[in-house]
Amino acid sequence: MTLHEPTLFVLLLIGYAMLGLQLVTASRRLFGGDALRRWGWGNALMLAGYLFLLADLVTPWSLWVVASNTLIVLGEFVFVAALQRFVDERPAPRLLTLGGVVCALSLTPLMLLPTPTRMALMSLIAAAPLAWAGWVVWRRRRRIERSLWPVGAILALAAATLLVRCVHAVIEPAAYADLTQHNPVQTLVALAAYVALLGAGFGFVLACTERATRSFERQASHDHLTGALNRQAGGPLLEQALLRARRDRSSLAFVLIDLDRFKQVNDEHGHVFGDEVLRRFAQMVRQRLRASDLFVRLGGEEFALVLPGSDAAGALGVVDQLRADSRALDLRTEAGRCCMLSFSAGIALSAAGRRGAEALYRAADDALYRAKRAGRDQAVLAGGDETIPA
Ligand SMILES: Nc1nc2c(ncn2[C@@H]2O[C@H](COP(=O)(O)OP(=O)(O)OP(=O)(O)O)[C@@H](O)[C@H]2O)c(=O)[nH]1
Repeated sequence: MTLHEPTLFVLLLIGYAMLGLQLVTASRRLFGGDALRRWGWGNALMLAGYLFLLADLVTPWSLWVVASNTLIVLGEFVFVAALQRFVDERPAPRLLTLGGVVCALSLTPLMLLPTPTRMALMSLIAAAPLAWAGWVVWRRRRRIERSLWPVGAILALAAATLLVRCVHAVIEPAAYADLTQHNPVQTLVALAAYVALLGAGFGFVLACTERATRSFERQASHDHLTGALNRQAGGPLLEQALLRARRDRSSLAFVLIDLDRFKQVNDEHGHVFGDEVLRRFAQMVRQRLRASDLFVRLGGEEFALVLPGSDAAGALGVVDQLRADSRALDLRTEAGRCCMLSFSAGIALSAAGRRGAEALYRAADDALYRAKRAGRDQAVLAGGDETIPA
């Protein structure tokens, strides 16, 4: 099979046009639409660049070459900026914008150089943003959507192909004296551009979908105000933790936490401040817990902790720490008024997972009730008379 370069080129143009059109039109309704729109703009710039290249075939003129390569390089930088913004979830670094402008501007003086030297340098410039994209994905590979892995790999591969052309132009300049002549490395670059367009473009769209799915899953299982698990998600996870405790013959502690006199906080400082208190409290709890612990918002100002592998001393220790952390929270209203936060807790234990979820809840609830009755700001251990008073 031989590759017909003009056909490949036309396919490339159609590909950019179709993908760009779909991204720009669909991005309004899609989650991550902002990132997709930016990717779409990168597509549009690349498409314009390739169209100018086509004009150069009809009426050879260095202006077309400069315009097309500038647009292609700018398009690449727009892609990479969109990718980096998506990965880091903040605007791309200034260095990238600066790099884009410098690379695009440096193309014009290259026109004064002989074609092989120009091709070598242009290849280097075009490879730079693609290699950067590969590095951005590699750097965050453990945290990002899996669909981005092939995107990074494909863009890095395209960068490698451009580097091959750079080396080829240096060691075999004659092959670049007349660019209308067949050159297998040029065909390879065109193929790499095509693969990068399709592979990276669709991979990026899939990554947006993956992120949307993750976000919906999180919304379904987490409380939006505090970020804690919600009751629906907490129940099955408690059952699983109990099963594990049964299998490992380990102890599990279940703690019910209820903020003290929270109605007063709302009444005195307003509901918005009350929300802020709940958020800060939840943040503080999360910082203290282990990765295997569960933190659930049962509703209002009531929370539950599931502490696998914790016995009475361990659970009392955690609650004691949390009570100290709550007292240390610097909660101030907009007017600068200080608000002290305390909570009461009821602790129930399941030795070797023998006590089921319902029994645990009832025991912890009863202990919590006793803590409130005893004056609040303390923890009560169910089945014992251990309390941690203020
Ligand atoms: N700001 C805010 N307040 C909430 C939220 N959910 C529940 N509340 C408030 O939490 C308060 C709970 O009040 P109560 O059940 O009387 O309990 P309390 O004032 O904490 O008193 P004790 O539990 O007996 O110490 C109510 O005023 C609810 O309106 C929320 O999401 N945000």
